[in-house]
Amino acid sequence: MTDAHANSERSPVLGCIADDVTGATDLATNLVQGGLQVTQFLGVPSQEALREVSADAVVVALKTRSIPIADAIEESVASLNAMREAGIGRFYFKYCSTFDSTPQGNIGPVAEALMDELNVSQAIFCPAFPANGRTVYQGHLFVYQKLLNESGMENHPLNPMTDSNLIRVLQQQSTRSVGLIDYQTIEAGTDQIREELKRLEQEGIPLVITDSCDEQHLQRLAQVVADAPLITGGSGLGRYLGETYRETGAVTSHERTAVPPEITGRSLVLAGSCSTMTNRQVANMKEFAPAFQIDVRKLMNNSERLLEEVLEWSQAHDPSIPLLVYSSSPPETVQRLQQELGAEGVAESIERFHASFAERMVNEHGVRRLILAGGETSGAVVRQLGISQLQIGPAICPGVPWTTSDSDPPLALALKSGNFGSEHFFREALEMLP
Ligand SMILES: Nc1ncnc2c1ncn2[C@@H]1O[C@H](COP(=O)(O)OP(=O)(O)OP(=O)(O)O)[C@@H](O)[C@H]1O
Ligand SMILES: O=C(O)[C@@H](O)C(=O)CO
Repeated sequence: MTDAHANSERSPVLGCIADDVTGATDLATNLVQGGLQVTQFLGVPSQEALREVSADAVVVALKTRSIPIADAIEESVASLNAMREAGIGRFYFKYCSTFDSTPQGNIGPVAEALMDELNVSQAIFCPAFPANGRTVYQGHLFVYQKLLNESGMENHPLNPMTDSNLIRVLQQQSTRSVGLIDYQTIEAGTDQIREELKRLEQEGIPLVITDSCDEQHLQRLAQVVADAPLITGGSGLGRYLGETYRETGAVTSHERTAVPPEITGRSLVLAGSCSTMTNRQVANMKEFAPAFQIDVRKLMNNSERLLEEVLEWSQAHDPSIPLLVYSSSPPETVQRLQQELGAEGVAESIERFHASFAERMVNEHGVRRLILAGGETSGAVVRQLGISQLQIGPAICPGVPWTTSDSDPPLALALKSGNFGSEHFFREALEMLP
């Protein structure tokens, strides 16, 4: 036990920095499924908060995916340094399994800044998450059977992904050279992966995309990189760090079973993601629950009036019935609204609206169970609710757990990444609660 953790039963061996809040809970649930205890912070934690942590891993959720590069670097490095000061020595930079970014995007610059800070000469980039259909083959990212740029991600409202070649995408964002550990090497085994990483390093290639098509590939990669000072990737790799840490003795604690939050009260689903799957989930929930669609033009015209309208609507329903409020729309509608009203302004105003509505429903109307769809949407809402810490509960589907907030009153929160979950996700999530 280090001095920094004199108050806690166990000191974290891994510090994670996630570029959005749904991504953070995604990584946290994968780490938990791999047998680690995890504490998740929202925003850069204080030393005092870090000293209180009794967990094997800490996950810091930021909202840096789509902000200016300099700000994303500053917050990510601040998170890294806070965790280093608290005695943590290994780090994981978590970004989206669909590598959400633009050519000026933040993944490359943030990863390079973290490498500089930690003085590391090489880092892997492993976005694969096969449990959710994200695989990488010969450097190309697939979403199930489709290439990334034909998967619907080419229509993303903030980070349209128009190139599935990750070597090209990462190279455009980075100053260092990008290489590949290919499928054949991953198939060959851990020794070959280690040798290839060494060879690439000798050739002056510090940024390495890793092919990964299945769980065994991720397990092998985890064995190779578990002790590295810096890993970068989606959440899939996180699933296998626990077993490697236990094999090497880095973690010796007992595993605990994650239990659903025992929180009763009104249930609300807020959907701001416009992903293909969230649109289907919204359509599905409309079949069994009252639903209110946010009219974006009305919102841009007078958000206060719309807020009162939706509050009034929600009050007209029996509090025992879950409600759905959504801005999710198909790509054609999103494009039209963006052209008409300006993409950034629309996105921000909608996020603010979701956040204000959630705050009023929690503070004034008894909502205690909240399901949020979309990373940016969730980030805006949890920030407004002043939540700073989450305990990770059981998984609803791969990458989405129930969590319990540290707020007063505590909330049962499910933060769903846009494309995750089945069509029945909202019903499945609600049915897990007591
Ligand atoms: N009808 C709409 N028109 C235009 N933009 C919208 C609309 N509804 C929501 N948005 C904006 O689109 C963005 C959706 O991003 P968000 O991160 O919430 O979802 P996502 O990217 O699908 O999820 P994830 O990042 O978890 O994969 C938000 O900024 C949101 O405000
Ligand atoms: O990795 C993913 O796909 C998700 O955790 C995510 O980051 C979506 O915002």
